[in-house]
Amino acid sequence: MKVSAIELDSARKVYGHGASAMVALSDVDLSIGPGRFVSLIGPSGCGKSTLLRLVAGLETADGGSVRVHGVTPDQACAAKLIGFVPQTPALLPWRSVLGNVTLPQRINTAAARRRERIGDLGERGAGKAPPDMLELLRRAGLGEVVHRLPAQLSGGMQQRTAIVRAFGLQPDVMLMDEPFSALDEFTRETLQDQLLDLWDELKTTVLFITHSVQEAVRLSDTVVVMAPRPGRIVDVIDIDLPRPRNQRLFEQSSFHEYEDLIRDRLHRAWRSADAA
Ligand SMILES: Nc1ncnc2c1ncn2[C@@H]1O[C@H](COP(=O)(O)OP(=O)(O)OP(=O)(O)O)[C@@H](O)[C@H]1O
Repeated sequence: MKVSAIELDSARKVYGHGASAMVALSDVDLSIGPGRFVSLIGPSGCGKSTLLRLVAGLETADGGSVRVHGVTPDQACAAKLIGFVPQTPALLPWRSVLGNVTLPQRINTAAARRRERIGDLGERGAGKAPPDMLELLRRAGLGEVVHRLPAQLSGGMQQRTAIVRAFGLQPDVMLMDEPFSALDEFTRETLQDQLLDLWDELKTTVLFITHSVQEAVRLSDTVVVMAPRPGRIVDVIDIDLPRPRNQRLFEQSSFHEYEDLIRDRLHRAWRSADAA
């Protein structure tokens, strides 16, 4: 049996104690197969970031279990299976674009050994050759700025650099917390194109948080809708649209039908939050 890339079984997270306890996640079950692109969407406070942080090993579940390729998040991090792209790019200000993306690429041998011990990594396998970072930067539209410092880049270019850096490590699981939310619509759509290209080539499993219904439908194989109080999954919707999903997708009625369906489920999630 193939092991899921990400598996949550009755995962529970509570912040605080006693009367002030807040159930951020209540009995969350989620299974994501290797290579899938899955988005989390839902009202503010429904536990999207908490779920991502549990998978990243930045928080520990208070109940249930969380597994990444069959091992704990801590073990997965030690074997460098997990990449993380936050909302705002954390680049080293004194290193060039090229310096920033090549620095973490030197995976140490201990991590490589730990990877090899983790049995089922799908067809991607262990001991992969590192990608050509200059080529990845060029493909992300950064070929002209590889020697610039982060302060000399636009916000979109900085985020692109952070994404190339994260993919350059060839993690098996990429966690992305609203990576495009601070960008204008045009830059956002361009970065979506580039993200889909990288994902398609590197076959990484992606778990992506967004507040944009359009972005979720365009990018995802599956959209997971969450509701708050307590934070939980209320819908799992497979997006059965052909790939590659370029800008022409926006002209298709089936694309807008998915948008309408997810908006409807989100409204229900909001109403259930108001009633709670
Ligand atoms: N460290 C913490 N201590 C206490 N409460 C927390 C902590 N982190 C999150 N929470 C609470 O847990 C709930 C879920 O928060 P979380 O950030 O996961 O939601 P979210 O869906 O990502 O929200 P948003 O869309 O606004 O980013 C919220 O009520 C939040 O206030």
